[in-house]
Amino acid sequence: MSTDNAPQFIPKRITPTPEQVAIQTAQKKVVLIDANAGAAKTTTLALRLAEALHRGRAPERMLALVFTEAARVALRQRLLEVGVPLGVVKRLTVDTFDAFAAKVLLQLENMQVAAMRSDEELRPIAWEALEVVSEKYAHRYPLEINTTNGAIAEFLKLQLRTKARLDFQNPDFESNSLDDNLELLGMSRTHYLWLREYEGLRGADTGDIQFRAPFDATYDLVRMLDGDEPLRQQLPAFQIIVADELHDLNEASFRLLTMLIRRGNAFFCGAGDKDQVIYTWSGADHRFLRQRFEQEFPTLQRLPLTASYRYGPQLAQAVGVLKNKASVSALTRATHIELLEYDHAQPQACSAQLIAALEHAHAGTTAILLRDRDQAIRVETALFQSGIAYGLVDMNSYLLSLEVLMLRGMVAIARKDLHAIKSGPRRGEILEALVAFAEIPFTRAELQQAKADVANYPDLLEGFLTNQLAKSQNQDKAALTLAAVDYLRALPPDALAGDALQHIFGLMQLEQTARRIYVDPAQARVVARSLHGFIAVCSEAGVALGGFAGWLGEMEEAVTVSTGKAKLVIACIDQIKGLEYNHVILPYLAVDEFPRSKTDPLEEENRFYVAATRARDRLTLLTPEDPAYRSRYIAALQLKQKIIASKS
Ligand SMILES: Nc1ncnc2c1ncn2[C@@H]1O[C@H](COP(=O)(O)OP(=O)(O)OP(=O)(O)O)[C@@H](O)[C@H]1O
Repeated sequence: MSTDNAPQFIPKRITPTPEQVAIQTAQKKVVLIDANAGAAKTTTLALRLAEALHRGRAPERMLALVFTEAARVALRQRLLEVGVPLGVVKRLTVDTFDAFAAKVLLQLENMQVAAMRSDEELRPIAWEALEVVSEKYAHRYPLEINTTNGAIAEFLKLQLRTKARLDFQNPDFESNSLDDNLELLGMSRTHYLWLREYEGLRGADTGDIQFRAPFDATYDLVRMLDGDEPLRQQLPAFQIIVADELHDLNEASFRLLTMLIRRGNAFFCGAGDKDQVIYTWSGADHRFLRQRFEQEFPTLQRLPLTASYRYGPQLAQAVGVLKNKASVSALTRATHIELLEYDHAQPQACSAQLIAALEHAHAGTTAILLRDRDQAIRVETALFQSGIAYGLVDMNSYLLSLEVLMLRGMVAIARKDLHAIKSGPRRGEILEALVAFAEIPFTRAELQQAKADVANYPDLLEGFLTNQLAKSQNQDKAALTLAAVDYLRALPPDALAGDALQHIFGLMQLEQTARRIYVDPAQARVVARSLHGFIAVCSEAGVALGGFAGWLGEMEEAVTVSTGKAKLVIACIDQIKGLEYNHVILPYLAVDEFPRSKTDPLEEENRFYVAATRARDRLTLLTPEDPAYRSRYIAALQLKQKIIASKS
């Protein structure tokens, strides 16, 4: 950057504070910002890029790295807001670490590697690796061979964390005894051997990579570059690098970042907030922000952003109390906090209060932020019943969740009315859901063919399912599914759908099925909650089997608002880091809803902090009136009595 320290870029819409200007024009090579939510970190990174652009740097020589898609969207949004033209924003590289690493690998390796995104896709490979472990080592060591989904989920998390932390790259690793290494890694012998075999199957030992799961691109790239100076010279050389959400840094991303900074001798500016760490399972650790940068770049400069520009003093104080830290607002306007209570014993009471809260809605955007997707069922239903349009951020409507599509498919088969679902691709998705829940072991190619067939010829569905089930190796499961179809078929059209679905929930043992098909037990619990919620909504609506498909079809048509344009959105908290809305509504702040059981308490509290700090003008908290059922975060905010009284 130029030695002239006056800012040359004057943004639109805002007047930068002296703190922001200091960062925008900082002369130090490495600048770090550790600041609260809403303190303008992303905006200031955008100002820094804009300043460099204004001083004639080419957009192609600039790189912006983040950890999540939402953070990527937020940074692009802030760039546009401060006045960088869209054409220029498009020429900048704004990527997640992993997507960026995958692009670099594509250049270096010159070949596409299969991407595996879900635990369900990785499960067969984990099984295979464990089988090899058993064959090779069972006669030498006592091993714990456990192939349940819980064990696989734990293994998949462990492998991700071990790789993200680059634990295998410890200098002593090769010379150490196995026992020493186990102690170093803090894992059992079985997990260690399992991980080695799994990485062997992935091709990580030979470099002939067979597939990449989330985060593997970063890991593979860093291993490839570590200790290979000539190869590092092939990294793109950026002059200006910024990185947002630095609290999500882990060892592998940190090393990639430092290599990139060194490669281009770049100016670097990064920002984060230690209280927004919600990905510890991926090795995220705020110590990178706090200590590691200093060790790596001793002359770095830390610059402050002291106050929130998103929310007013009242909310700043409440979240400061929650997180036990200094938290102030620079705004004179208030962010109104309202606490609305509902009767915990009434299933519809929370969503009814939510609709009431929307009646006071004012101009601007509103987000209903959920702890997890099962909470969408009642929210979406209430919005639909009230004729309120909404969009969804990075999630599907609950009507399109696998478990609800499966129930729709079961009813369609029994009533022979799949053709009533007009969209061909949707019919294909229903078939896929049935295949998953009936546990039919299809290959990917077989599934694609079957989906295409049923999309074009809906009447094939019934014959298809019965044929497949007749051939199934798991005859017990097949018999249960067929019994459920028979049961539904025998019911008259005016039978209540809720009662019928409740019965087949038991017949098909859907809760146990969810635990078998979802690798992550937390996911299986969400699916079970979702099924219970959907069946309850069907019961309350009093819908009959004959009208079931039409009822859902109508609702599906209503979810047509494209999310980009929607003024009211529903999103899960994990998907909206970095974003903000005029009005934020947090429903279901109840015991076991938020925090959820079996979660890390600190991470869960951080999640609540992220959610509450998305609000600009108004934050609505929906909580049971009986204090015994309230989420503990309500008390932790130490709201003033007059806010609580505002429910009237
Ligand atoms: N100088 C300013 N004057 C007024 N508003 C500002 C100023 N700088 C930033 N803002 C506004 O403050 C809000 C929060 O900014 P931003 O999203 O950059 O914060 P953040 O620290 O990145 O938040 P988070 O930690 O939640 O990602 C935005 O609406 C932004 O437009």
